[in-house]
Amino acid sequence: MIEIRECSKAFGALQAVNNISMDIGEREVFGLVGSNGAGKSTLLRMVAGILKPDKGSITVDDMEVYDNETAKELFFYISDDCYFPTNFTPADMAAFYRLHYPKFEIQRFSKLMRQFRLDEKQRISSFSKGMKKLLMVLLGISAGTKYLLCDETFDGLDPVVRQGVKSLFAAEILSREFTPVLASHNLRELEDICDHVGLLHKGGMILSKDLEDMKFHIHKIQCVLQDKKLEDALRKELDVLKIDHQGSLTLITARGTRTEIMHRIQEKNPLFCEVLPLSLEEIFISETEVAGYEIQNLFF
Ligand SMILES: Nc1ncnc2c1ncn2[C@@H]1O[C@H](COP(=O)(O)OP(=O)(O)OP(=O)(O)O)[C@@H](O)[C@H]1O
Repeated sequence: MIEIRECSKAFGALQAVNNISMDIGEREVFGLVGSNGAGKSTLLRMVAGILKPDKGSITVDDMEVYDNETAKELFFYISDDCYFPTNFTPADMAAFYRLHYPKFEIQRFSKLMRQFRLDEKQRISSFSKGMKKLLMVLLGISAGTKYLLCDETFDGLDPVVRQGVKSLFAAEILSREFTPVLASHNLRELEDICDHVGLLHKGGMILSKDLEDMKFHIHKIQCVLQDKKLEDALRKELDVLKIDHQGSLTLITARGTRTEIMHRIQEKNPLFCEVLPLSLEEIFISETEVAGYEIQNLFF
């Protein structure tokens, strides 16, 4: 488990990460979302032990990460601007990483490369951006580390590859101790792949939530109520995040289980009432609006 406690990092006068505390649990896909400059890369670099926090602590499996080779062996870090030596092929990269990661599985790597239709012998300089990102993910999986830190690695991958990587992550999580942490400026890029999302804004953590939990506890209902007073009553009875109107339709977004909310609304004898699917984006917007942030323009 990765534990971040009151962690801060400044570059001169610029506070890149400001007093963040959060946990990254085991065997879950953790998404770190935030606009450009929110502090995601800085936080990931501190987690990987590349940067030293100015204040606070970061421990992995109870070990302080910075300056600790044993702790660092638990991570494979994929930077947002990966460097590949001139003329190197994927096979060369695998041979290089094998020297650094004792558990690196060469045969597994070759199999994954074939599975994703990448050529081990082709020069990486002739790969597309997406192919380079995928290559790094396959190297990271083959390295066999407990944690895989990916900085903007999934942005721009095509849907078929994303689906393939998602299945690969799920299989790894089932078969061994494995936790991918994915940073992105786009919530949509992470929506279908993460179990938990932490939202960073201006160096601070706005919220950190389990996605299934969020989807279970927030619902949007559209209904036609017979009287405005009934809407006022519902505002008092439900934990309402938002109410909108479209003609005679009332759209209520509220916290609570589907059964609880529907029960309250049905009691008011609406002319019509149904639950609408709520996207993760809508859930985040509702949550952050309530917290006093207007984030919808930042990364959707
Ligand atoms: N080495 C550095 N020296 C000076 N300032 C830095 C350095 N690294 C990051 N910063 C600053 O810290 C802030 C956070 O940067 P960071 O790269 O962590 O953000 P990010 O959320 O990863 O952004 P992006 O999505 O654009 O990659 C930015 O304002 C950036 O300019």
